[in-house]
Formats: sequence, C-alpha cells, structure tokens
Amino acid sequence: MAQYSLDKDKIRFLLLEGVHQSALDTLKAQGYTNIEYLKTSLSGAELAEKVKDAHFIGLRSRTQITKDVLAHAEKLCAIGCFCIGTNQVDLGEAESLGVPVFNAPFSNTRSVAELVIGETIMLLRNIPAKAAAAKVGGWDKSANGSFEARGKTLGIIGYGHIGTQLGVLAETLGMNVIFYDIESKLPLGNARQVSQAELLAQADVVSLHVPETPSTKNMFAAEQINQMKAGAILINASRGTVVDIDALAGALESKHLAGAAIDVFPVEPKGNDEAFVSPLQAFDNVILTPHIGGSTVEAQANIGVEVANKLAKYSDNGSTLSAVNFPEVSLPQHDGRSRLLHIHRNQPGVINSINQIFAETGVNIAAQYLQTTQQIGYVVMDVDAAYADDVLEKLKAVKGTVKARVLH
Ligand SMILES: NC(=O)c1ccc[n+]([C@@H]2O[C@H](COP(=O)([O-])OP(=O)(O)OC[C@H]3O[C@@H](n4cnc5c(N)ncnc54)[C@H](O)[C@@H]3O)[C@@H](O)[C@H]2O)c1
Ligand SMILES: O=C(O)[C@H](O)COP(=O)(O)O
Repeated sequence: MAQYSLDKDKIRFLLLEGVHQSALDTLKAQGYTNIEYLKTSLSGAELAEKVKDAHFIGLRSRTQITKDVLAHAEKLCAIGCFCIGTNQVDLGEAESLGVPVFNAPFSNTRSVAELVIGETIMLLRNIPAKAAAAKVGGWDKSANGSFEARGKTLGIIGYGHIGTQLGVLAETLGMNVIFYDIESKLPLGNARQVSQAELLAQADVVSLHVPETPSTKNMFAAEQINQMKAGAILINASRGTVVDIDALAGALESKHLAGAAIDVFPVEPKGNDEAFVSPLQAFDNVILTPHIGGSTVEAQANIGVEVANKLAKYSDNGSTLSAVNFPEVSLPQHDGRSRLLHIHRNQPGVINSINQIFAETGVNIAAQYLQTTQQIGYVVMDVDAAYADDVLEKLKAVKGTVKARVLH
C-alpha cells in the first residue's frame, strides 16, 4: 500500500482521551489543522469507524488499538501514545503494517514518583482511616499504627525510570531503599538490588513499577502478598493487571496488610461519567485513585508537546527516533530534495531490488539511511525532486513493500 505525501490540511489527526491542549497547539503551529479531538476513549465499532480516515492517532492508556482496529485503519501512518505505557497498542501488528508507535517515556515519571511518596507517608501514618473516621464524627487521636517514614524500608519492584526516581526521593526522607528488577540495574544512592523474596521479607512498603507484559500479569497474587511482612503496605501505580485485587482485598480483610494505595485497576471506567466499582472500596485504609499517577498539569502539558512533535516530525521528514516498535532513524532536513520513504518486510532481496531501480533509471541518491528490525526494514532516500514520483511508483512494486511515500 503506497502513501503519497499530502497537503498538510489533508493529513487527518484523531486525538482521543482529552490529550492536553498543548498537543493541538503544537500540531497547529506546524501546519496540521485537520484534527478531530475527543475527550473520551472509543472502543468497538465506534473506534473502528473513526480510525478509517485517520493518518495519525493520538491516545492515552485507555484506548485499545488491537489487530482488528488496525485492520480498519488503512491510511494510518503512525500512533502517538500520550503517556508512558504502550501496552494498549498491538505493537507487533503495528510494526508489521509499517506503523511506528511513539510515546513520552519520561514526561510523567516525576508525577508518579511524587504521588507514591505522598501515599507512603499518608499510609504509614494511617491517615486515610483516621480521615475517614473524622468525616463521620470519629476522633481517633492515637499514635498506634502511625509511623515515620524515616528508617523504614521501601521495596521497589521494577527499577526503571519511575522506580529510580522514587528511590532517590525516598532516600531524602531517610528511607532505606531496596529493589527487585529482572535486569541488573545501577543502584542510585544507597539503594540495593535484591531478590523478590528478600524484598518481600524486608520491605515495610512495597511499590510496583513494572510495565504490563505477560511476565507481570498477576505477578502480585496471594502468594506474593502473603510473603510481605505483616503490617506492610502495598502501592500499585503501574498497571491494573499486575495485582490480583481479590487477593489484596483478602489480605486487608485479614489485616495481614496495614494499607494499600491503588491507582490502576483490571477494569477501569471508560470516562469520568462511568461508575467505578472495586472490592477495595470497602476499606478505609486504602487510597483509591482514578489512574491519575501521571495526571499533573506539568506532565500532561509536556507530554502533549513531546508526542505531537514526534508525530509531526515523522510526518514532515520521516524521523522515527524513539519509536517503540520500529527501526529508529534520526533524519536531517531534506531541503532542495525529495525524500522517499520505503518500509518493507525484512527479507532477502529487497535492498537489492531498490538499488536496481536506481541503477536502471540512473537517478542519483543524494543521501540514504537504512535501519531494520527482525521484522521490517526502513530505508530513506533523498533524490532530485524531478524524479521522485516516478521512482516512488517503481518502489511500490518492489516485492516485500509494506508502505512507501514521498515527501517533497
Ligand atoms: N499510574 C500512572 O498513571 C502511570 C504513569 C506512568 C507509567 N505508568 C506505568 O508504570 C510503568 C513503569 O514505568 P517506567 O517509566 O518506570 O518504565 P521503565 O520501562 O523505565 O521501567 C520498568 C522496569 O520494570 C522492569 N521489569 C519488567 N518486567 C519485570 C518483572 N517481571 N519483574 C521485575 N521488574 C520488571 C524493567 O526491567 C524496568 O527496569 C509503565 O510501563 C506504565 O505502565 C503508570
Ligand atoms: O502510561 C502512562 O503514562 C500512565 O498510565 C498514564 O496514562 P494516562 O495518560 O491514561 O493517564
């Protein structure tokens, strides 16, 4: 399937889930005005219908871009996740269709880490339960079950961008930091990498910061919760699939855990007007938040600019730097030339066929860039504008071509 570069006002953006106004401002400032902006997520037939005409889709963590949805998105050039997580997109399928997926890998890191620090202090002091009692006339003035954070041990599971930020902040409170990660990681400050069993046996507060993957699905179930210290606290601001909520409810019921803070759930409401239901609503010593770990004004404004810029850059010059599922190519401007972009299956003979076209037509390649993943190859060639459309037609016919377009 070939795609020609269109006039900017014909390039259609579908932005879902109320991404920040800064995304619209950034796109408009770069000449992209054909933008459909929705405050909610979409699913099913509605989503399939909307993606049909979209060249670019922007979304947050809620919208599921499955293989089926992608099959409806025939004009799709790229997807922007205006958040950190990209598990809501079928990344492999998008790759095989020649659709790069971008995200904002650090823009809300600090917001999540700060929320977890706040929750750690509140839960160690038993504030949620005391505040709930006070609101209905109770007066629980007592030091029992209320502790300082200083000197306590924080166990971080998943020591990536958020986990490391959290560890640094926790040390400034005087906490001891231990962490577990499947990779060997450079410990920051005085943090120590330990096994998961050691972490669960030692930590007063356990905080989860892993991505949603097959290996993290239900990784925190009854077995792991039972290994936590009696009276410990569990915090999850990663993904709702990571914790078995019924097992957590059981541990709160039996008072094995002293409290929890949960920001993400196996099933979350589609929008702010849908009711939220969870067995954890029964517990006053649990902080429940509506997936707002990354929802600060600062983070959302930065994410809007960052991801919109990545989409505009891919549209304008083909750069795929920091795409999460695609060969990464950082490209200079192509002033005075046209740029041919060719996405193909990574199979023997494709580059040879492409070179053959140039050998036969005698068109000179002023610059060429190539990157591959196991699945696909992405080759970019700058040529004299007079020949670009002709060469594009020939490139489209190369066996193994997934997508080809030209930028004038
Ligand atoms: N609640 C929110 O609003 C919010 C905001 C931002 C991110 N998140 C979630 O937090 C996750 C983590 O974000 P990040 O930026 O720190 O990601 P990251 O990729 O920088 O770090 C994740 C870490 O988890 C480790 N890991 C992966 N699988 C593991 C396993 N089975 N056991 C132990 N460690 C494992 C990785 O090696 C990595 O070090 C994101 O994937 C996203 O789902 C939630
Ligand atoms: O992956 C993320 O960055 C967080 O889960 C935040 O997602 P959101 O943009 O839907 O709040």
